[in-house]
Amino acid sequence: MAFPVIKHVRAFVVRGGGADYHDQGAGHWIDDHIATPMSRYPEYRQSRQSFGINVLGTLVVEIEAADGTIGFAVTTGGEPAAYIVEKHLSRFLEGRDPTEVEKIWDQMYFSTQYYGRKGLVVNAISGVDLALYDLLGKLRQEPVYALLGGKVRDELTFYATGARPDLAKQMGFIGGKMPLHHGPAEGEEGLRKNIEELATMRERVGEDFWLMFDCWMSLDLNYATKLAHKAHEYGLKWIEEALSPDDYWGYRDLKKNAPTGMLVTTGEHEATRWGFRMLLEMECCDIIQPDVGWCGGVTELIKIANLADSKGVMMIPHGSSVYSYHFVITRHNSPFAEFLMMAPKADEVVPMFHPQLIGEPVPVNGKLKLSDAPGFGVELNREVGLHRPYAR
Ligand SMILES: C[C@H](O)[C@H](O)[C@@H](O)[C@@H](O)C(=O)O
Ligand SMILES: [Mg+2]
Repeated sequence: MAFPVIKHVRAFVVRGGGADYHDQGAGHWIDDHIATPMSRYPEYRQSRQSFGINVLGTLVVEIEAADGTIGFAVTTGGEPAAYIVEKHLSRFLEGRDPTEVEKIWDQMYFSTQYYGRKGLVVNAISGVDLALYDLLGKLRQEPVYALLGGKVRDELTFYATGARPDLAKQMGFIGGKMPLHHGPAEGEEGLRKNIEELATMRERVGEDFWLMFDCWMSLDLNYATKLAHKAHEYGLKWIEEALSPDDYWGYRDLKKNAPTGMLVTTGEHEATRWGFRMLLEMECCDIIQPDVGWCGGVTELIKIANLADSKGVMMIPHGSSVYSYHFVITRHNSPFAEFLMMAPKADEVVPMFHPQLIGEPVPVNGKLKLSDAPGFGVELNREVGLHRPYAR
């Protein structure tokens, strides 16, 4: 079966929520005194936007085939990622057969290795790779999960990330992941407040509902170990991304010293098979959490997921809407998925990448059955103010 060649690769930027989901208005739970590595500076403690968590904005990648079929994807990256897509990565796609995903990925990665390897460059590569899978699904008239080997279960099951795990329980989610609000710079008082918040939520949700802390890289090993042991009294299921993504040694020790039965998780800011090989071989965590829009895309996540599977480690992607759903439903070592509560008070289910994806599915009663629509099953909302800064 011959496929039409790739004619155009286009990169757009968009502001205001969507794939750069931290780019929200004032008063949103996701920007309310959440502990980060910048919390050591009091002026950057109240708001993550104050230090620039939303500085990039959304990258939209569009790939058009010679027959006019268009695949697209959204991720975090904004203008700098758009520059990399248009000025560097596009040369490995335009004029090429869209089925050559492995060769295209290899050329994108190794041509940028001298300035990439992780972070923004791999976000850009991920966006291109996701758009390519969307295009392939549309050309083959198959959903992406069919390209990945098909479903291993009928529906997805979700935990919710947000400020209100008590409401998440009422909505049917299997657990609630809370942002950690206080880091080491706020001392014992901050630690006490963290535990009080957990105790309050445990009281509201009862004994069996999963509760987790998301620490967003904000802690040191000693604080994380103390937090884990104090939180164990309230049945914390996992402590997430407690340390710097580069501190493999700290994660190794945290996992060794964590209370029996508590899971240590990380990975959303890790990238490529090599980064996750380090996490797995150093036994840094019980669950890896790559973001498919940041770790290298579907082509790389296949390799990462198989590494984890071979070691009996769960791979639960960081919340990335349909882009992770199509992957999770095809993997036995991905038994559930994350749903990020993007309503400002975390009190209702709204599409995670709203308003960018038309037809974006959301969990109902904590569950979701994916449609068999081609590609990732969504269309780009062209009313969101697409800007193409490096048009060629
Ligand atoms: C809630 C966390 O602080 C982050 O905002 C969240 O995006 C990420 O860490 C997650 O795991 O969802
Ligand atoms: Mg996280």
